Amino acid sequence: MEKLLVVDDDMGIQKQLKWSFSDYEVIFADDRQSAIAQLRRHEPKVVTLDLGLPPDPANASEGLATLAEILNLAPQTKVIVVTGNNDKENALKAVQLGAYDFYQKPIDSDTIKILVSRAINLFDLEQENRLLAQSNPAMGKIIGNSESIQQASRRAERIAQTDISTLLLGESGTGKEVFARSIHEHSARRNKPFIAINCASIPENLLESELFGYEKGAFTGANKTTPGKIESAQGGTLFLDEIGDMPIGLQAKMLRFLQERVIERIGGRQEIPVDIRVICATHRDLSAMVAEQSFREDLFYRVSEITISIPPLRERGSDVVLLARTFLTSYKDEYSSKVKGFSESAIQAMMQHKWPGNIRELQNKLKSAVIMAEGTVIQPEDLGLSATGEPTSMQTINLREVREEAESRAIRQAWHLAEQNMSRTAELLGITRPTLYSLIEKYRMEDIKSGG
Ligand SMILES: Nc1ncnc2c1ncn2[C@@H]1O[C@H](COP(=O)(O)OP(=O)(O)OP(=O)(O)O)[C@@H](O)[C@H]1O
Repeated sequence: MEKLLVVDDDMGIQKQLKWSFSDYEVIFADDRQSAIAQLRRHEPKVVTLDLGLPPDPANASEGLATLAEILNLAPQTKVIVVTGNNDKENALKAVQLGAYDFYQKPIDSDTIKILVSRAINLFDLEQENRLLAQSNPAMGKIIGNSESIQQASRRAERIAQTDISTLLLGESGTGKEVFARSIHEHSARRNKPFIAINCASIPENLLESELFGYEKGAFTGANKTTPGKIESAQGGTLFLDEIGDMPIGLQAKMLRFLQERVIERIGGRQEIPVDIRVICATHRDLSAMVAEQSFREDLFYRVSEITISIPPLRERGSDVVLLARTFLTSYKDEYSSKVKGFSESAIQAMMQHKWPGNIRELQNKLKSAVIMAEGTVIQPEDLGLSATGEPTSMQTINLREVREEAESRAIRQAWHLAEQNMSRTAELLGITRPTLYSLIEKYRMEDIKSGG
């Protein structure tokens, strides 16, 4: 049975919650001290906490102090703060402090039950993620639990022990280099070099000498014989990133190297045998490039004996949250930040964002959020995202604001239409005069109150 700790000194509310949560083990506490004692004893996943606690029930200070103590002691606990009506300010303060969510009195059993069960789900998910992050996945540093990434990892694991030429396909920032390194580290070549070269980032005229090296005097400026990246990878793995950007002229030379496993340095006459494994990667559609003759067909078949497609982040389900938490842990130490986690709306926003820059974009957004966040909990705005999650009780408040705005607009419109006649205004709005007056009071429509 799930445990729920209710921190509230109101006997009526205790009773109501005991009744609403009949399928939970409900534990009660009526002040800070007993709340902490019960938290230590029962370690509940979720706590509902009334901010107005004794000795100062009219003020939220004791409640906020209790919240801070709970989160200090058990930061993974989901605390739902219960506030008095219209105490949005303290509710937001509590969320800033790290509360999972807030809820305004009077308590509605159905709503609070939904909130608590969602909090438990989130707690379970986070716990599972923590365990997964701690466990050592088969492909080392490849973090991800989604079926698509697991499938790609399994494929990589199977070919790691072979020397088969592998082509990694995936958008920019999806982790192609991470996969290539992982394959190397799981191969018999792991104690030999892993050399990566990005064909797109090196000017065309330099790429050949980077890859194949050159003899002294081969060209102006070649002052000493220099081995290329291919030779430096001897015995190990050569990772050719963005192979689709390799100039067509150089492709013939690459093909020869891949077929015959020998190279010649620029200006050299000696054939140098090389024993290396080659992994290539690209974000381009190589078969389309073959069709339009900007990539050699024979080279394409040579580098793609096996292809592994690395899925974009948006197709990896809740992996984004797992990755975000992992990066958060390392960045908060790196930048000595006090940030502890993500608000639920930040999690929703991350799940819904399309991540065109994939994991690299996630890393960049998180770095800036860790540095810039004002509270201890990262909000969607800290990540530069908009909150577009499912309705939560925070959004119920927004909905209330929208309703209030619409109501005051309708009152004003009717009042103009009725030429400032109050009885007629009430009639147009389908409400009684006293209701109209109380709404005018509520929305502080001073001009209408004073007759225009
Ligand atoms: N599954 C993963 N788990 C943890 N970190 C990852 C994972 N995939 C990628 N990363 C991290 O994301 C960043 C981008 O990864 P990587 O450079 O491998 O992507 P890429 O696809 O090679 O990008 P590009 O095509 O732009 O070169 C790196 O900092 C890498 O450490």
